[in-house]
Formats: sequence, structure tokens, C-alpha cells
Amino acid sequence: MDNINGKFIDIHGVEMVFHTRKGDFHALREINLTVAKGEFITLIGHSGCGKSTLLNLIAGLLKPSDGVLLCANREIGGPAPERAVVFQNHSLLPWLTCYENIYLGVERVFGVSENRTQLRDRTRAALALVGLGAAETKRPNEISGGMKQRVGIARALAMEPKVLLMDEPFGALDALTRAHLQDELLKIVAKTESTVVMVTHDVDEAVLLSDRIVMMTNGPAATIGEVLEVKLAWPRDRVVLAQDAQYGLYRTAVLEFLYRKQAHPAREAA
Ligand SMILES: Nc1ncnc2c1ncn2[C@@H]1O[C@H](COP(=O)(O)OP(=O)(O)OP(=O)(O)O)[C@@H](O)[C@H]1O
Repeated sequence: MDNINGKFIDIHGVEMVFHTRKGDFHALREINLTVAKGEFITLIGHSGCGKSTLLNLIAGLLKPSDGVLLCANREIGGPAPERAVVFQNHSLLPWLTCYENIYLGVERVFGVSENRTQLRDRTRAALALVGLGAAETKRPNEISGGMKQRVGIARALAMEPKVLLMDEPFGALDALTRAHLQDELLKIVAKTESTVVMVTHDVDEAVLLSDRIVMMTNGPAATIGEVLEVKLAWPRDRVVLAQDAQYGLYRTAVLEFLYRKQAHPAREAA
């Protein structure tokens, strides 16, 4: 496919070299990847292989040393609300309520063209989408870690981004909360038809959520080693999939890549 929907995000020949006091560090080499509109992509690989760097390049928070990144046919020149980011640590402003945290982003994006009632409706709709309508007047220190992450997701989605970028959004949560939020995310993404690129360390999370899993080689000069297409039907049910032979095969393929083909750097160094 070479229409815009097939190449909604188009990453071509990207290199990333960090200039440090100890010299240049070649983090990423020859990154080529296209993401279709509505696709859910996860990036997986050992610690330090450059997953966050690649996500930050798509976010426009970093500029590539070489190569080009396009979103909807336009070069990514910096951060923009069309590419909203959710980090591992929610990054909510502690002195604002859940409502105000979301409203701030909504106002920034739609404040020029819409009145206060419309902005309020957008904020409330985003809170409702993540099931937090009742918590709108609470401050971040009054809600659980899972709820904070949901506010972060609501804040990102409220900006109606073309792409949702998530850097280990559930990494700091306990297993049950994590599973619950994964299920919620799948429902939200199905409803909003979002395009998602998500960094994860979790093999089950990758298989459950992804249309494709992008597996990265170890750094330095990391690149995309393999891309696994996950052809499990939607909607996906974790309990049903736990018994599914095909699910097991996908899981094994990722584990093989990570622990056979790409031995952990710490072990190689030992
Ligand atoms: N600003 C920077 N300056 C210098 N080196 C950097 C910078 N940012 C990242 N790096 C290096 O680039 C490599 C990739 O880092 P990155 O954070 O993208 O990896 P990662 O796969 O996301 O790791 P983790 O899974 O541990 O979060 C690492 O070796 C890191 O030390």
C-alpha cells in the first residue's frame, strides 16, 4: 500500500546519533517503518535499545540525525497535538484537578475555535471515555496510579490526536490494574479508531494489543530486527486467548527473538 492510509506514519532511513561529552553515541540506525491509519503497533526490545528514542522521534521531541519521519504526508518537525504522548509516569500537574488537567490540553488545542461550553463538553467526554466522570474534582494525589494513567490517556485522547504515542504507559502498575487498563485501552482505541505506537517490555501486552509487533535489536546502533504481524481476531479476550494455540505461537516468536536471537546485553558483557 502506498496511499496515505497505508503510510500514515512513514519513517525512512532514520539514524539517531547523540552527541555526548564522551563522544558520539549511535543509538539508532537504518530505521524504516510505516504505520497504517488505525494500526496498533508496539515497540519491544531490551532495555536501552532505543524504543523511547524512536517514540520521541515520532513525537517530534527529537530530531533525527539523518532520514525523515512523516505523519499524514507532512514532515514531523516538532511536537504537535496531532501526536499526543502518554508517558509511564502520568505527568499530571499535581495542583490541578483531573478535570483541569484535561481542560488545559483541550483549551490549548481547541481554545481558538470553540467556546467554553464546547471545551467543557470535550473535557467531560474524555473523562467519561476512561470511566472517570466521578473523579473530575479530585487531584492526582487523591486517586490511584491506574486512575492517574487513565487521566493521562484521557488528556491525550481529548486532543483528538492523529496518533497516540505511549511510552510504557502501564509499566508502573500492578498486574491486575495493568490488565484492566489494557482491556480499557483496546475498547477506547476501537471506539476512536486511533493509530497507536506503544513502547512495552511486556510480551503478553504486545501480543494482546498489537496489529504488529516491531522487535528491535540491541544497541548501540539498534535497528528493527523483525516485525511480527499478529493476526488474532478483534475484539480480543485475554482469558480466551490464554488457551489459544496461535496466541502461544506469537508469544513464543517474541520470546525467541528477545532471548535467543538477541541475547541480553548484560549477559553478553558478563
Ligand atoms: N539524550 C541522550 N543523550 C545521550 N544518549 C542517549 C540520550 N537518550 C538516550 N540515549 C541512549 O540511547 C540509547 C537508547 O535509549 P532509549 O531510552 O531510547 O532506550 P529504551 O529502549 O527506551 O530503554 P528502556 O527500555 O530502558 O527505557 C541508550 O543507550 C541511551 O543511553
